[in-house]
Amino acid sequence: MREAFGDSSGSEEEEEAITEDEARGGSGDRSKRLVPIWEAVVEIRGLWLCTDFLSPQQQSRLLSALRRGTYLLLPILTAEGWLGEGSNNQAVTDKSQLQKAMRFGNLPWWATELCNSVRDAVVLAEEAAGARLLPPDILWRQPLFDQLIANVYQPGEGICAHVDLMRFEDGIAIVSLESSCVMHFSNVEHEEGREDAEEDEERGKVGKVPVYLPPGSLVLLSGDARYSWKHEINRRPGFQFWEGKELNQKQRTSITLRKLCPVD
Ligand SMILES: O=C(O)CCC(=O)C(=O)O
Ligand SMILES: [Fe+2]
Repeated sequence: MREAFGDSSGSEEEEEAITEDEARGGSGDRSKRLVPIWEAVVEIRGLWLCTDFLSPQQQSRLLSALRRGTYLLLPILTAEGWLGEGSNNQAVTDKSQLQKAMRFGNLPWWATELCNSVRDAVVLAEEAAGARLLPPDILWRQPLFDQLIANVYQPGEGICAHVDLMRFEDGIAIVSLESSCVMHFSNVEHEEGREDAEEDEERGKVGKVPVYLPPGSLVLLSGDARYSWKHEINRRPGFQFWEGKELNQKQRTSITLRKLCPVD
């Protein structure tokens, strides 16, 4: 991950650059690397959370790579496959207004490094715990992801409940940066207030499942989590509670990594 978060201009940031291995307290020997902390969300099959995916230093390097990349590429966004959007969905030329940037196809080098780190974090956990976080056909597909979307949310802004579009394959990763938030999952078959809502309760399709996403965390969705549960982030006042306390809202950036389905 050194290159991913180092400064390509080779300035002082380069000196600060540390390898992913060092950031995790490792010694260069893969077998001795610290295994990231993964949690299964028990109510939802296929939903895994890695709370310590990126160190604070890695997070700030990723943010600057993202900002530098989107800013520099904006004027040639559409030609290059990037899409920049402001709050009114108009193309944006001022980086302070940038809310969303998307890229298809060849990802920038830092995003490729990020994808490799996702795979590494999964492999390390699978080797250490014998758990299966992703089906092998997803984990070992090439490339793991070929589409990236970066979302920047101001306090109060979030994303409505949705299942990601079917044009994307199974196996989606979301990296959280800056402000923490609570993402809620709701079963697609369960609608609150429906007549047979009680039956849903018996089948475990109850209400919303909250998942706390701290900065630097990684969420993986596959199978049920990807197709049978909607996810949403409601950051309006009164909706972001964790352990009884309302979260302090700041700007939040997320990076979603997905793979497009092949076109027939
Ligand atoms: O911002 C997030 O954490 C989620 C983004 C998301 O769900 C999406 O882009 O489909
Ligand atoms: Fe989504």
